[in-house]
Amino acid sequence: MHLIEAHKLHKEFKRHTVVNDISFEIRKGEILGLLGPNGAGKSTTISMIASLLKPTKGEIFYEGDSVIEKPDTIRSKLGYVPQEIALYPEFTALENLQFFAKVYNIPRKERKEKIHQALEYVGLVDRAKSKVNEFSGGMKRRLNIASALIHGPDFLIMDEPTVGIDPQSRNHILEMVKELNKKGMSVLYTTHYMEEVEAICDRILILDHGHIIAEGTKEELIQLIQHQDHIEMKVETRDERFEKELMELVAVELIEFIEDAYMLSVKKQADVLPDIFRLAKEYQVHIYHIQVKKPRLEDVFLHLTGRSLRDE
Ligand SMILES: Nc1ncnc2c1ncn2[C@@H]1O[C@H](COP(=O)(O)OP(=O)(O)OP(=O)(O)O)[C@@H](O)[C@H]1O
Repeated sequence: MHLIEAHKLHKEFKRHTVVNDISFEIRKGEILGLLGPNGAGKSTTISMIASLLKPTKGEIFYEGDSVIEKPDTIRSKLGYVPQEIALYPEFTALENLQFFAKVYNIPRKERKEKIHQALEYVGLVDRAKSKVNEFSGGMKRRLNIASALIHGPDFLIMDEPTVGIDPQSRNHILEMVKELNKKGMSVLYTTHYMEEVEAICDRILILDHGHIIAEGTKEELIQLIQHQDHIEMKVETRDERFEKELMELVAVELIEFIEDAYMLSVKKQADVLPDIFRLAKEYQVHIYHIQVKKPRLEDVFLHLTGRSLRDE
């Protein structure tokens, strides 16, 4: 039996399908990454798992118990970190956690220790007495996570916990998730940052338009595109005619333009570089850096959907 088993989970809002008959499991002790662009259905899926939203159809089991019929079973074991910050800005970090400790009915004599432990996890012990409205966005996010850990959950769901925060807080959160996982916490981690799932997740589900379009370990997913090479080509200016001609080349399967570079997926070991340079000369596109890259998860998403995650 897995920690979570979701069978044909389906959610419609006013007849608009947002999650479309998806089935998956979350295994005990793993960090499962739920990856997808904005609007893919990630928040809706995790809200159903957390028993905050009823599916239109389908079933979810937590350790064998129906989450729909017995929501309390999962609620007492779950730490849920929503996207929005849910804290009292006029209170100190400590006062906020004292409030959550009461909400979770943590016995008075255990509160001090549990609060200290949660602050330690998120690296805010020395800011316990500061008011939340003096915190940076990243520190607020970390305190938000602390409030979800205070009752000692076995299973943590995090909804895009690193959106819009500084790199230091981001690293802290990623390290913390790994640390909690080592101590036995199962984690469902949603994000649209490919680098994050690559860094911390044991397995990955890729969600797009309410469908699971791929599932597996990072290595298994990369296997899906082993028949391709990936070329990154930095140019001074983007040129539509050049792009069109590149797409016409037999060996070229996909082209994306990200920031200042073309990312090309080409048939493995195709001798495509001479054609690229010929076209660049013809259209006077200045290529100042070109590199053949190892396939990454980003390329898997591109291969499966024809789009980049970042474009959404
Ligand atoms: N309560 C609601 N009523 C109507 N439509 C909704 C509701 N909640 C979500 N949606 C729609 O469902 C789709 C999926 O939303 P969801 O928030 O699950 O996606 P997401 O993958 O979490 O995206 P994001 O990264 O932007 O949070 C979106 O088109 C959204 O507008």
